[in-house]
Amino acid sequence: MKKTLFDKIWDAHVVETIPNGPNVLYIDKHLIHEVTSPQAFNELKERDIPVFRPDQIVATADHNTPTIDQHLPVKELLSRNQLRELSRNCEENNITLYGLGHPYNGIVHVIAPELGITQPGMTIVCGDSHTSTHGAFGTIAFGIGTSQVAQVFASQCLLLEKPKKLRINLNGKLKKGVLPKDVILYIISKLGTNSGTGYFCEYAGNVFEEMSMEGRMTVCNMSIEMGARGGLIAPDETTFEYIKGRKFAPKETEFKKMKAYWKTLNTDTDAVFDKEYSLEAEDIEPMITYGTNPGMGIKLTGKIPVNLGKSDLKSLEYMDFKEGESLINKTINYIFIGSCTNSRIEDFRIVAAYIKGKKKAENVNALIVPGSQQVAAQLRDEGLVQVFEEAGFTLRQPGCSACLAMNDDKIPEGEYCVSTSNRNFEGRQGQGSRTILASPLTAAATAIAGKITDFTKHLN
Ligand SMILES: CC(C)[C@H](C(=O)O)[C@@H](O)C(=O)O
Ligand code: SF4
Repeated sequence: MKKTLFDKIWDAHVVETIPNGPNVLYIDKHLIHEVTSPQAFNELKERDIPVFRPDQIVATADHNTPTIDQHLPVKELLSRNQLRELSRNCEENNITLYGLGHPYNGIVHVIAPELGITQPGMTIVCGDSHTSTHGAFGTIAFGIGTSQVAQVFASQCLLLEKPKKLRINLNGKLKKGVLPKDVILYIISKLGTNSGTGYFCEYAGNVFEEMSMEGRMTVCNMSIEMGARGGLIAPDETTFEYIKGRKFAPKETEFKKMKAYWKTLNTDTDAVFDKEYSLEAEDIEPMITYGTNPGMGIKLTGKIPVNLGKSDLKSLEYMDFKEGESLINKTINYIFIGSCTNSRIEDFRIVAAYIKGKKKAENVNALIVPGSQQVAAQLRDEGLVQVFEEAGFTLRQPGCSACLAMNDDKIPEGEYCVSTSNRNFEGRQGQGSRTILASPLTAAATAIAGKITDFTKHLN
């Protein structure tokens, strides 16, 4: 039978099949962080079950971490306890932890790829919905709940129903100023936040083939925002080149051997999907959201739709926007460039190229938060720190930061924030805060103008 990329990886990991029931799936890598691991560790302890394969687990501290003075004790009590608990659990169970201040520390979905931990053909899980990011490498990667985290600790396996298969084809040529973030915001705005529910999504077509690994990660990251369990892209030369030479990537002959296998990881011609969509690259423009779910997106120069339903109207009320309104020229006081969606070096290169020689508008607080210590080091090495400082942007230390209000970085009540993160839910960035999702370029242009602006007119 013809197989999809997803089938090939899934089938290679099935340990046991229960007739007419779920599969027992082997998990290659288990990533953990401070928010969703403590209860799972406690459950194991209570039942006196050891962690089965600590070598296949990697831990980092990211959600509760401050982004200033990371060398000092964490001030906030809840966060401090949460981080202490992670350290203790990792120590007791022989799990590698890249804690605060470690040169490999950062957001879980940024560090695993950059360290070469994420590799094609793997199954990767984490108690975190944006685990879908790793699908960019042609892996089956998805978020799990805390009880499943305990299951994986105990057995390195998961009991799972096989999801249905969805493919999104995107072909053509992207317009100038359209970034991978715009691509995924466009897809979600077109297909809706439930279009992927029950499915695992493969992204196919020349647009993804021509995209960098970092761009592919941005796209796969937000698969969950259309309801999909995860998203994945077939590995190719771009993938192999990215992995080669990274800290935990296979070396020399082993790399060659793995590459030969990785090359077989693609969807057979004529393989059948349960659902399929085809979209055109030419239709995509820079995108922004106007509501409180990531599907409420329009092109930057577009107008908020009219005749909206009740829940969308409630959303608009929260955002203090009106039907039919354009967001161009809306004053914005906060910009956040970071999160596991857009905090990698390419994102910051794009921002730096745009703001170089310019100054942020006076009303704007522009926050730049690299996804990892390694990205922070790249910013220094490439002279981008200076560009940000000269433009009046505030550079912080790595972490989830203002993506969600679990640490000190919060957007004040009632304020708009043009954010490169992935969720614009009510209160996501702080109680009463209003999030407008966009690409790093749109965020940078907003910071310079002090308001939402059609920057495409100024691109050369
Ligand atoms: C805290 C964590 C469980 C959560 C997630 O699962 O995604 C967070 O990372 C988020 O982005 O909302
Ligand atoms: S950066 Fe945001 S979306 Fe990503 S893991 Fe952290 S909180 Fe979740």
